[in-house]
Amino acid sequence: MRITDVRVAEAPIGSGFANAVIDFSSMTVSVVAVETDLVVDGERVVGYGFNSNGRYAQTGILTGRLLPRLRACPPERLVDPETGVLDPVAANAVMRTNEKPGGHGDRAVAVGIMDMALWDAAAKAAGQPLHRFLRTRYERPAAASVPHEDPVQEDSVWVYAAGGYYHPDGTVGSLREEIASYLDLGYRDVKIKIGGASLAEDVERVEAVLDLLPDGCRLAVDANGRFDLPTALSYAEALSAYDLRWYEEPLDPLDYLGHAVLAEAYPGPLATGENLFAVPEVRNLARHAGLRAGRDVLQMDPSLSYGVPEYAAMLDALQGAGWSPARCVPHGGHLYNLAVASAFGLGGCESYPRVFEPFGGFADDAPVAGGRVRLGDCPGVGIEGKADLHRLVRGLVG
Ligand SMILES: O=C([O-])CC(=O)C(=O)O
Ligand SMILES: [Mg+2]
Repeated sequence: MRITDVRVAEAPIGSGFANAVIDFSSMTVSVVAVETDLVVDGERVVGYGFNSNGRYAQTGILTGRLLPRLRACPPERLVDPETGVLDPVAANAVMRTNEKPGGHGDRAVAVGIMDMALWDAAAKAAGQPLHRFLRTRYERPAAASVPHEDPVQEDSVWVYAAGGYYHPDGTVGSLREEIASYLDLGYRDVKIKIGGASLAEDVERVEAVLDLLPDGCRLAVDANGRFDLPTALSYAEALSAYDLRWYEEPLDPLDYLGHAVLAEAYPGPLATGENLFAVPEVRNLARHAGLRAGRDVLQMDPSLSYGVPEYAAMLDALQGAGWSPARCVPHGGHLYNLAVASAFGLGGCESYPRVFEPFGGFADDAPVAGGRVRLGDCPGVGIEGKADLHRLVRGLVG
C-alpha cells in the first residue's frame, strides 16, 4: 500500500457566535485526502482528515513541511512490514522529524489532521471501523470500565451537548430554547459558555439552564481560559452553589500553579486540557496543577494534538500519575474523537449538535439516545456514513 497523492483544502466554518475569548466569524478547518494505490471491493482507498473547531486551517504547515517529508520518505518506511498496510504511527514520526521540542501550537494541529486521514485509510484497508481497528492496535480495554457506561450498551459512548455560546442577539430565553432542543435530541448533559458576560449575567444563564434540566441531567460551564486567578476564584465561589458537571478552562491552560490554587478553593470538578497539545504539557498538568484524579476531567483533543500516537502516550503518562482514561473526555465532537473515546475506554466525548456542522456530529444512523451515541460499522473514521460531511469533503478534496 502506497500513498499516491495528498490533496489539501480549507473550508469555512464561521458562525456568528462567540465564546469568552474568540468569535467564530472567520473560523476555518483544513480538509485532507490521502489517496492510496490500494483498491478494496472495487473502491480506491482514500483517507480523509480534518481538524476540530477552535484552531484554524493549517495549509501552510501541511504543504510546506509535513507533506514534503512524507513524499521524501521511502514508501516502505510508511507501511507495517508484516501487513504491507499504511502505518499511521510510522508516518506520524516522519512528519515530526526536524522539529524542535516545545512550542507545539499549530504544528500539532497539522499533524493531527493528517493522522486522522492516515488512520482512516489504514482502517479502510483492514475493512474495519476505526474504533475497532484502534482497539486491536493499542490493545486497550473496551469502554466497559468507564463510569458512564451502561453495561447493556456495549458499543456506545457518553456524549454531552456543547453549545450555549454568546450570540449577538441572544437572551436567556433563546439560551433556554437552545438547551431544550438538545434535550429533545436525546442529550442528557449539556455545556454552556461563561466568561463572556458579567458574573451576574452568567449566574442568570446558569440558573436558567439548571431550571429546565430534568433530574439526573447535568450542566457544565466553559470559560475558555479567559480568567485571571482572582476572577476564576470569584466564579468558583459563585458556581459552588450549584451541582455542576464541571467548571472548564477557568484559567490559561498553561497556568498550572493557578489551577492548583483554584483546585483548593473549588470543591466541584474542574476540567481542562483542550489546549494542551503534547505529552510534556500533560505531564506538567498532572504534576503541578493540583488536579484531583478522582474528580477532575481532562479534555485533550487527539485531532489537535499530533493525533492518536501522542494521545496514547498522554494516556500512558496520565496512568503513571494515577489517572484513569475514564477521566478523559476529549474536546471536539466528531467521528474521529468518538472512535478514540471508544477504543481507549475514555469517559465520553464532546458533541456539538447543530454547531460546526457538518464536521461536528456522528453517523447518520446513530442518533443520540439517553445521552449516548452508538459506534457504527462503517470502515475507517466513518465519514462515508455521514452524508453531509462526505459530500462536502468529496467536493473539496475528491
Ligand atoms: O468554544 C470553543 O472553542 C470550543 C470549546 O471550548 C469546547 O468545545 O469546549
Ligand atoms: Mg472548552
